[in-house]
Order: sequence, then C-alpha cells, then structure tokens
Amino acid sequence: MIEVRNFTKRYGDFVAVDDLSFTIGEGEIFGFIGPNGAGKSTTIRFLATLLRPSSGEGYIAGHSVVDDPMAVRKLIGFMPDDFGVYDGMKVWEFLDFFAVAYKIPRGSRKKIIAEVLELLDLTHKRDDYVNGLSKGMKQRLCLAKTLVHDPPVLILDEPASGLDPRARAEMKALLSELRSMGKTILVSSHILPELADFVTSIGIIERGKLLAAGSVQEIQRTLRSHRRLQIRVTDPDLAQAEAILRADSKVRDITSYDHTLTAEVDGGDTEMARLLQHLVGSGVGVQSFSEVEMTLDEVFMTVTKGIVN
Ligand SMILES: Nc1ncnc2c1ncn2[C@@H]1O[C@H](COP(=O)(O)OP(=O)(O)OP(=O)(O)O)[C@@H](O)[C@H]1O
Repeated sequence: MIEVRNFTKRYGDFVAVDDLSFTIGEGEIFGFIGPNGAGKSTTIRFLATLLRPSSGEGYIAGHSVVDDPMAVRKLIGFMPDDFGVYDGMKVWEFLDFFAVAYKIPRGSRKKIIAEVLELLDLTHKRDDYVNGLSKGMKQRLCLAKTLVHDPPVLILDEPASGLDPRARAEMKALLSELRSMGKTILVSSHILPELADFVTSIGIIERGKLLAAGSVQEIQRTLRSHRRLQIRVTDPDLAQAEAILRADSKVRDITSYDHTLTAEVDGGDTEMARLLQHLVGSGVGVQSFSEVEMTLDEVFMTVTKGIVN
C-alpha cells in the first residue's frame, strides 16, 4: 500500500535521507522510529506529496507521489507534526474546511463531520474554538481532519508527541480502531514504548539511513546474531541442565532462578533445536523451552548503538 524506493533528499551538501527503501502492506500499522533529526518528517512529507525528492520514488496504492500527487492526496490522510489553525475557527468549521478542500459535496459534509467527531470522541466540542482545545483534543482533531475524505492510508507524523499518558493511550486506542476499520497506517515516533504494543511492523531510521525494517519479530531475529533463551526444567534436573549449558560453546550468560535457566545462544533456529535435543536426550525434564523476545526498546538500542551493521 505504501512503497518508498531509493528515496534520497539532499539540502545542499547535507544528505537528510539517504537511499531509503521500504514497503508497507495493506492493513498494517508501520512504526517509523528514529531519534530527532533522523529524517522521519522528510520521508513523511515526501510521501504526503509535499516535498520533492533529490532522487527516488514513492508510491501509494501504486500511484506515484511525484508524478501523480493529486491521485495520492485522495488516498492519504496526512497529519503533520505541527498543528496550524486559523484564529476564530470552531471545531466543526475546521473539519468543514478540509471537507470542502476534498470536494465532499455540501449535502454529505454535515453527516461525515458528525461521524468523524463521534469516532474521535469530540462531538461535545463541535462548537468550541479550536484554539481553546487541550493539546490532546487538538491532536485528536488533527487526526479527525485526516479522515473526512475516508482515505485508505493514514500518514501520521508523531501524533502522540507532547501528550500526557492518558491522551497517549487514547491516541493508541484510536489508531488500533482505525486499523480495524481497514486503514493502512504509517506512524512516526521517537519514543519507542509509544508504538511497541500495537504496531505490526517497524522501520528504524537514523541519520537518514534505514537501519532495519520488517515485523518486530523479524527485526529481532535478523538483528541478533544470538537468541535469548528461557528453559524451565523439573526440579531434580536443574543442576544437570545447567551443566549441559555451561559445557556448550554456543551458550553463554547463563543464569538460574526458580527452576528456570536463561541463557544467550549464538546462532539461530538450528542451534536452538540442537540444544533442546541435547537436553531432552540427556534425560533432562524440560517443562518449557522458549525464546525471550526483546522489547522494541532493546531492539532500538541494539540497532542505534551500531552493534548491527
Ligand atoms: N529545509 C531544510 N533545509 C536543511 N536541512 C533540513 C531541512 N529540513 C530538514 N533538514 C534536516 O534534515 C534532517 C532530517 O530532518 P527531519 O525533520 O526529517 O527529522 P525527523 O526525524 O523528523 O526529526 P524530529 O523527530 O526532530 O522531527 C535534520 O538534520 C534536519 O535538520
């Protein structure tokens, strides 16, 4: 649904985004993660048809953002990281303004605005002035305006930035709801835990380069040359299991607590399978044998520390 192909953006000699490529499938929530200045907004503005590339291409549902921006604009709802609004505009007027811009017929506008306000839980603010809204409500309103033309793709630049924990949780719930309505969503953030529990895939960008992209699990796998294992064994076999692990040249950082051993294993699925076979074959009562997944924070720290090339 979204494709970025070899996108590069230069400002003079400075390369803000360097040969970026990634794809986002239909119905995904893609977390675009990177520290300040990494190139997230630059990429997002390119996809939103607001910035011309130095080179490279971008597609929304097969339409080129460079060659066919009008088609792309109909397909996307874009939420910028800065929220601009005219003074003296009421909530419903703000949405009506965008509905007019999207050429939604007068007869349908009232109903659509009512529906969007309801979805974003802003119905009670319909006649309030936008400038008087709290930050959380302004962000929700900005999300609301991306929905008036019912686009299949949402491109959201840091929608939760500056929100308190409650408003952030509400924003997350909203994005999940929008996904369940069939939207494909690209959402950027420099705060990882904000995205960890609801994105379906992530791309990590730093200094204009994409360091990793894919599902959280895929990235964890490809990023780590070793796995973190957790093995629960029956009580009498704990010492034997630990001895087997310690004698194995591929296993390190072994800890033992309450019938459970944790260890780091150099290698992938094959090493894991071999180890399990070894334990079971040696008569150890293995109750459970599982890989401990890294949190998104750990993945991010691993990547941006430059551990992975
Ligand atoms: N118009 C411009 N002229 C020169 N440099 C720019 C311009 N716009 C962006 N940059 C630079 O490009 C780099 C990427 O900026 P960008 O805004 O895309 O980062 P970001 O990941 O969105 O950061 P943040 O999280 O702070 O919004 C930064 O170093 C920024 O200073």
